[in-house]
Amino acid sequence: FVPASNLRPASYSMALSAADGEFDFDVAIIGCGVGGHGAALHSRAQGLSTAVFAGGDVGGTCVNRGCVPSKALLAASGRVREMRDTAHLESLGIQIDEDAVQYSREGIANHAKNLANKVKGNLENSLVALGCDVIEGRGALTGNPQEVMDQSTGKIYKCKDIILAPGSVPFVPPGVIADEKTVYTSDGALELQFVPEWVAIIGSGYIGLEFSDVYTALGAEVTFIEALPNLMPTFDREIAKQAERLLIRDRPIDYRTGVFAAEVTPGIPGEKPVTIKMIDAQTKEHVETLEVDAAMVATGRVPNTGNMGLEDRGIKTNRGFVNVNEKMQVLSSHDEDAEVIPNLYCIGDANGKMMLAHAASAHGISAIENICGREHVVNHAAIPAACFTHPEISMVGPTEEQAIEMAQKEGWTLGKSQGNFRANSKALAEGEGNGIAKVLFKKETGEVVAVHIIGLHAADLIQECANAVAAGTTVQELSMMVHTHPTLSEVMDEAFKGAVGMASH
Ligand SMILES: Cc1cc2nc3c(=O)[nH]c(=O)nc-3n(C[C@H](O)[C@H](O)[C@H](O)COP(=O)(O)OP(=O)(O)OC[C@H]3O[C@@H](n4cnc5c(N)ncnc54)[C@H](O)[C@@H]3O)c2cc1C
Ligand SMILES: NC(=O)c1ccc[n+]([C@@H]2O[C@H](COP(=O)([O-])OP(=O)(O)OC[C@H]3O[C@@H](n4cnc5c(N)ncnc54)[C@H](O)[C@@H]3O)[C@@H](O)[C@H]2O)c1
Repeated sequence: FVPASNLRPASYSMALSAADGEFDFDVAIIGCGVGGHGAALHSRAQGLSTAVFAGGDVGGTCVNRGCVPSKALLAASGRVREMRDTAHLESLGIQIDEDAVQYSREGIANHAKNLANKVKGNLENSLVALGCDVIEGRGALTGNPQEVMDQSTGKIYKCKDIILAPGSVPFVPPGVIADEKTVYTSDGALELQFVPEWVAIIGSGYIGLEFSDVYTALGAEVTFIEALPNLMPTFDREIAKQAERLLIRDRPIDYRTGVFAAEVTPGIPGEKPVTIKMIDAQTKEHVETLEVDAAMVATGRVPNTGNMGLEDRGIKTNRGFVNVNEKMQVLSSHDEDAEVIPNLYCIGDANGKMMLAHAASAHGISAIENICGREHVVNHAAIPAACFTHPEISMVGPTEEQAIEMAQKEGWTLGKSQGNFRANSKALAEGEGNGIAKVLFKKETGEVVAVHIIGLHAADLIQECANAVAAGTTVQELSMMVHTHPTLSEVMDEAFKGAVGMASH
């Protein structure tokens, strides 16, 4: 352990640091999800004395109710799907009796719970090992600058810089009663209290799609209810169409689009069904009432910024989102004349820039860089995302539809090239030849604008592309880089070479 004062960067204002006793901490972070944790680790690495107000929830959404347990459910249920796919196994020369593959619901639920607890423990240990002060209570701003109050004790701490990292919570639309038993958000779904025979999933975004993968693998039937005219409305259209073919059509899934779930009433398992009244998204007229065993509400998330003193500091939010500038500094409102609130930053889901775990963590590191006086801006255009279905979907940059608009507005020509899993030896060896990877680039410069992939391990394949976007690597350069044979990365090699008119082997 190195004393904070020995590590502080030269650019950090020593005159006003906690080392002089003027402040209790150099940096206080409110919220200990992945955003707060990332900020805390980087803060300590810079030698800043650091406190994290954890509100009794170290790890936050990602670790306890998000990425980590959901990926555990996807891993276990994916294995069940794979082992029950006798036709696929037979094509590899393996015989298995489908009925021999059984799972224990509790076993899978425990796998998710145990993993979340383990990762949470690791996070806690890393904070302590690095000399962070973890304060159990919830933190709130007071009316005075550079102050945080521990809401459980009322104690006020003077802190040179404050980072808000309170994250988000599930959005439950009006008219929907979520009892977290038969009508549940992802918070309840991750506990896998039962596997319903028929579950309606309201919303076909990331959460809805990942859970449809889990449920159908475990034997449930799914009905999607989506307010917009298409399923997976935020995805690239071509990829969404492929996803419909690979993840929806061949599975026991049906769907309604262009309808709102306007009234959802919980049931009693085995006794009373859940009822879902749907209205047309345009006319608002009642179109259908469904009776199902369970309903999952996956209709987005809202910032968790209530009851933390924002109003006392004169901060106006927009539906709870805190406005920040590129340096993650809090702005007083979303209006044009909004002013920077000094020494106050907001990172992660709560600022609404990008609701992803790695984005939250990147925000945290960036905020600390700026606190240290090294100007830093996160390049959101280079942050990848992935949906961990089987097969996976991944992306970096805008959809093709958005890229076409950008090209028209900014005056460049959009190039497009595609790699295919069906032409890839590794994918074929696995019997997983479905999927495509498309690269969108600027024809004039060869710069990569976006990449969208659906196919085996797409979530891993996107990283090379995200790095290319971040570094401004051109398709000409990428086409000359050597990819390992035989690997899935050659799907990207094919797309990069295709972009410059080269054939891949
Ligand atoms: C089911 C699901 C699956 C997901 N899967 C992925 C995935 O695979 N990949 C991915 O990148 N993202 C995924 N996400 C999104 C990811 O979880 C979030 O983007 C990420 O957790 C945001 O981090 P954060 O630190 O901003 O907020 P959070 O993780 O929400 O953490 C905020 C923390 O602050 C605490 N808090 C709030 N107010 C206070 C206060 N006043 N004082 C003290 N503490 C407070 C909260 O209790 C919480 O612990 C998933 C989300 C869900 C729901
Ligand atoms: N793998 C990942 O990275 C991952 C996984 C899960 C969640 N997340 C993050 O969590 C956030 C929340 O995910 P999500 O899937 O809940 O949100 P989302 O915004 O991706 O999708 C919500 C969907 O619900 C629909 N909808 C909203 N209200 C409706 C209603 N009343 N009736 C019918 N449909 C309705 C919307 O049109 C939209 O398609 C996302 O921003 C995502 O970034 C990421």
